[in-house]
Amino acid sequence: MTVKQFQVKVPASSANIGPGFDVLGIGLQLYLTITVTIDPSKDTSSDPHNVKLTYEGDLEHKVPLSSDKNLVTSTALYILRANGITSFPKGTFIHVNNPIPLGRGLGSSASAIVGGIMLGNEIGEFKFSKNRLLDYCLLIERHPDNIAAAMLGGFVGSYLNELSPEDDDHINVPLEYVLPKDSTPKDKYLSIPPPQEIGEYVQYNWNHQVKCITIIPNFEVSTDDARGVLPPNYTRKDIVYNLQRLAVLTTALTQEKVNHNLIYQAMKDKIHQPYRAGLIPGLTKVLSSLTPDSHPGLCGICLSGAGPTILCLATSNFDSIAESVIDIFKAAGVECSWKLLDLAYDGAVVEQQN
Ligand SMILES: Nc1ncnc2c1ncn2[C@@H]1O[C@H](COP(=O)(O)OP(=O)(O)O)[C@@H](O)[C@H]1O
Ligand SMILES: N[C@@H](CCOP(=O)(O)O)C(=O)O
Repeated sequence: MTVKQFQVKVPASSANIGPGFDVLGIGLQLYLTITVTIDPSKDTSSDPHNVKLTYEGDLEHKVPLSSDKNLVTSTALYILRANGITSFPKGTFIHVNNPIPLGRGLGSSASAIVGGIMLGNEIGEFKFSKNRLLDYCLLIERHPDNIAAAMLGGFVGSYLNELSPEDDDHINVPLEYVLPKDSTPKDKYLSIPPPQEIGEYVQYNWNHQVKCITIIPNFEVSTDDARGVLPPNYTRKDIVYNLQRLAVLTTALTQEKVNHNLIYQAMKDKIHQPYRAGLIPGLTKVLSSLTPDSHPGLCGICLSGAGPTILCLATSNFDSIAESVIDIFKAAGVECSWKLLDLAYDGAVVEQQN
């Protein structure tokens, strides 16, 4: 019997980049890897869907290893089921290595979902395009910014299409209709493919001198909670403030000569960061204290995704910028680690190993 082996690699991501709430994202060179071995001669029947799953990474004790509860495998089961396959093949061994910290605003859930969808696509041999796979991902994580950056890589802008009322109902079904909590799916949406072309995506250029300093506080903020503190409506003044900056930022980050002050101003936001400050001690001070004048080399500073990680874009002085943010958090009682990361320009990939 043939043993099949492959690996799925998905980058972390930082969403929003200041004013681009639910719109902008960048892939980061920090990779979730899912290593798969299918050996039909081995017994994996103790799992409801034939998977022996192991996990190493941040908060290992919190990550479930049953295939219908784990985010990577339950996502893979969704795309398999939607295409007529109800289980992994007998003898499926999956090892997940995840250096992306959970619940910190570096897109761990998006990477797990993109990885799960790529995994199911490979297991089922569906050969769907990345655009079609994005439709599946968006039934699970419904803001496209991290998902698009993790799948496509680079610096990505996205929007959701206006769908027919029927498709709109489909993409808004409760999440348990897509990822059932037990192994006996009942709802009609559990076993049908998502609508076509839920979103549109564009990859911008990026000036390669601009690097990403990520300062990672040692506590979690769930994205759901951080979305829950946002208001339902905004003033025209605040919306225009963000739109003006968004329009400038997407080009400013591509220009050959880096204009630190322009990027700095264009990364300010009034739509999400001010409301999330209550969840992240020290955030307001961090965002207002560092400037390109006080910290030469700094291009801009913002919350990474829903936080609590801070993203500083910079061309030099990475250590001193990171240390200044760490000191402000420390004064607010928060310990941090930090990483200097480059953009992941290539997005998610499947690598065959035999
Ligand atoms: N590789 C993974 N395997 C299993 N579950 C994961 C994985 N990555 C993320 N998750 C789940 O997603 C949650 C974090 O998602 P979220 O609150 O959106 O934060 P973020 O995406 O910013 O890290 C984790 O607490 C965990 O439940
Ligand atoms: N646009 C979303 C992005 C969430 O990113 P995550 O990395 O925190 O999951 C938001 O700001 O809510």
